[in-house]
Amino acid sequence: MLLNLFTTSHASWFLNGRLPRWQGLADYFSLDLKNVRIIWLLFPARLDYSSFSGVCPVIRIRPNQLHFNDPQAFEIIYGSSTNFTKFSPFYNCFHDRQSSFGFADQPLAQDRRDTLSPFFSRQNVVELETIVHRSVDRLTSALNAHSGLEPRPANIYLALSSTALEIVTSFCLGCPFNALDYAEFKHPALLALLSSAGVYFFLQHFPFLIPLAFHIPQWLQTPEMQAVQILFKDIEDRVDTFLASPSSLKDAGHETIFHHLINSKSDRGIPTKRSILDEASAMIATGIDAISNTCSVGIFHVLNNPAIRIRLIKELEEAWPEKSTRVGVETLENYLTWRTAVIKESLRFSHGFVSPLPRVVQEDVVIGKAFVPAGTVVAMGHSFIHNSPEIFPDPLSFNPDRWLAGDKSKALDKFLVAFSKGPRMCLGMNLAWCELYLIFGNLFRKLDMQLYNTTESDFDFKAYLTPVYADYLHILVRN
Ligand code: HEM
Repeated sequence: MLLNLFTTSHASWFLNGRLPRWQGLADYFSLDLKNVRIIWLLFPARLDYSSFSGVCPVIRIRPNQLHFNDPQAFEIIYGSSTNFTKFSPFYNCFHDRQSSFGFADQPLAQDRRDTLSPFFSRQNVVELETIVHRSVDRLTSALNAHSGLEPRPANIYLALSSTALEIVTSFCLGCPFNALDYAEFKHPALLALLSSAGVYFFLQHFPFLIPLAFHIPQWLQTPEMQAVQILFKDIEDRVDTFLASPSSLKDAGHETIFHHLINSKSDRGIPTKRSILDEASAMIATGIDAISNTCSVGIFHVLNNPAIRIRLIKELEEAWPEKSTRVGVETLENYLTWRTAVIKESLRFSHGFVSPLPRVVQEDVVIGKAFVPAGTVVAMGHSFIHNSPEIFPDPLSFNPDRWLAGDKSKALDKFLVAFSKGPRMCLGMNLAWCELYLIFGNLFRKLDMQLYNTTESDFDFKAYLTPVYADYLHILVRN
């Protein structure tokens, strides 16, 4: 709404030229977000494609920052041949600067990626998939416990977030955090992690508060904050043990990121303790929200659309006749085309990360038709691709069939950018797909779910790093 207001031609007249000249960017259409920063903070806007459409493909939002709405620009900014770097002032607030996610310096980021890629390879994920199965089985049982003669509504968004937290802590860190055991999926640490989305964005605008925010004295901490501290203290103790005695890694049950970091063959040597802890923190930060959002959005649309639901359940029953057995991710992947289409559509609808991810241009370049001088910060939100009517006709309708139209659909795959692209694309993508397959498969094969007091408007979101929905998805589980 706010963006719509400011992107009309009147707004153009009002705002153009008010930003100081900055190395040749003065001619671009300007939207000085600094001037609306307070409003933006109080009411984070939904990034709506229509806000930009028909206005212009590039908008200057700060003296040295451009936002694009052009699929070609997306490829140049994030694609495989980019040498643009992450813009630190945006990422520093997440307090994991020395991690795969947080490194702005590209050689450091690449080095960390080389170290961790074997752990996140498809082969390794398939080998360790029983870890994911264990949590998905626990999720199914916990939801089943809500059924009975008088079923109790379950907050499935919190249930999915608890599952994603369990998986990331057990799979990546080897110290399972049993969030699913908590009543109504309300583990205090989980609630604190979920409610921190807005705090990070606040800190981006007031970076001098970052050290304070991460070192609040214990007597000022809420029980939720203390629960997060306990989680990270456990991780730190584990890292201390491994660093003091690397041979203890072999007693860890299965490989984790710590094995790859502490046994790193990198010329840069073993990462510091700070960097290992930042990496663990980055895993938790990146591994929860996008999973629970994708599943929540998908489950809502399937339950809200009987035709999609019937087709999904029929396909699952045919590929998986005996539901009490475990079916592996490779079977689910190979034989369930409709379900894959449902997941792709859920990823498109939930966008992965929704905040435009800023990159710094290293040398003068032309992006789309725009000349962009070195040092400029450029970005483009995933939603501008996912909601483009030219790429995805009728983009606001949940239509898995769009992914099943032969060659035409294959060509669409490159526009599914929920995991981003190029050198900084999602490192955990194989793990994410494994989680999505097993969660969608098990829930729809084993549970008879229906929506409870949840409508499409509950999926209006605040555009933080990932979308944050206004209310949560509730379901009833029938016997
Ligand atoms: C549906 C699920 C997921 C989606 C849609 C998703 C999406 C993304 C996106 C868009 C980025 C790029 C961020 C940026 O450019 O700043 C990213 C980065 C990352 N993701 Fe994921 N992610 C998902 C799940 C996971 C999981 C389960 C993990 C592992 C626990 C993970 C680990 C990472 C890491 C480490 C990075 C940083 C990579 C880098 O900057 O080089 N993600 N993810």
